[in-house]
Amino acid sequence: NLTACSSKYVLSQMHPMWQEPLAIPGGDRQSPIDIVVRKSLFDPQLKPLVPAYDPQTCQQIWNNGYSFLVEYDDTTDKSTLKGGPLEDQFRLCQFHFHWGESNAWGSEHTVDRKLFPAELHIVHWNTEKYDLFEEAVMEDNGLAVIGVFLKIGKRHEGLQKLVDALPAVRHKDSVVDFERFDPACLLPSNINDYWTYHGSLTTPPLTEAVTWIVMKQHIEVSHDQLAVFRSLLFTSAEEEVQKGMVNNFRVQQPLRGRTVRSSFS
Ligand SMILES: COc1ccc(C)cc1NC(=O)Nc1ccc2c(c1)[B-](O)(O)OC2
Ligand SMILES: [Zn+2]
Repeated sequence: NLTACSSKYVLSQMHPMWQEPLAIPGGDRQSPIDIVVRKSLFDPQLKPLVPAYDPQTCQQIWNNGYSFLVEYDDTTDKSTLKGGPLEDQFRLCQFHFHWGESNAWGSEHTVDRKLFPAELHIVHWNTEKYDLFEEAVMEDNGLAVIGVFLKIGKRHEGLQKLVDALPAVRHKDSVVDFERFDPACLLPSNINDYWTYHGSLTTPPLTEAVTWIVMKQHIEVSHDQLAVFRSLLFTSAEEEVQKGMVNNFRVQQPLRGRTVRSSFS
């Protein structure tokens, strides 16, 4: 495990993929953050999370130049998330990952400064308050994102179908059909233990629209599976200089007095 100081050193050695804008509108609810476990507040009113995904809504994988997105048909309520800290019903629209060039770092959130090699984000938008994802992205309480940490260990059988499809979306702007993938297979066995707080997108437009739900339990993927993530490119096929898609995470943001609640004591 990297201790706080070495991880700071390690962080200073890394080159996040895009230049941080100087000032963000508002800017007191930015993500990601370090989750300080002993400062999180157990909230007994937090309910169990209820993901209900229909794998038939899975449509495609898209390399958008930041990550690869597995996108779902979000024109109906076939794949939803409710419960947990959420008052409304949210609709699944995509999931993607963030990772490092080495297994020593790559996650966006940290737990007591502990870095993970990668982090999964499962993105949902509030269909009770908004009509389109594009709207919800810009508004308070517009998105609910489940964050899951990845650790290097045994091969993740459910992930392999996705890993096998990645060479087809090596370059930015490439898209490939992808069907019947159930994101629930990427959730840890225990989804009742999580931290939740109000934050933002970690890539532009950095809007403060997100209720984050970060799982306490990680999932395991093999070294070789994560190596395939690193074979993707930030750059499109036409560009002369190809850049490997690694370190596609944002640096930690100040807590600004926010409380992180936990669903477990
Ligand atoms: C250029 O980017 C856009 C252009 C137009 C629209 C409508 C949306 C976006 N961006 C977007 O959705 N980002 C985004 C959405 C959800 C999440 C994240 C980023 B994350 O923080 O990584 O995890 C959860
Ligand atoms: Zn993300």
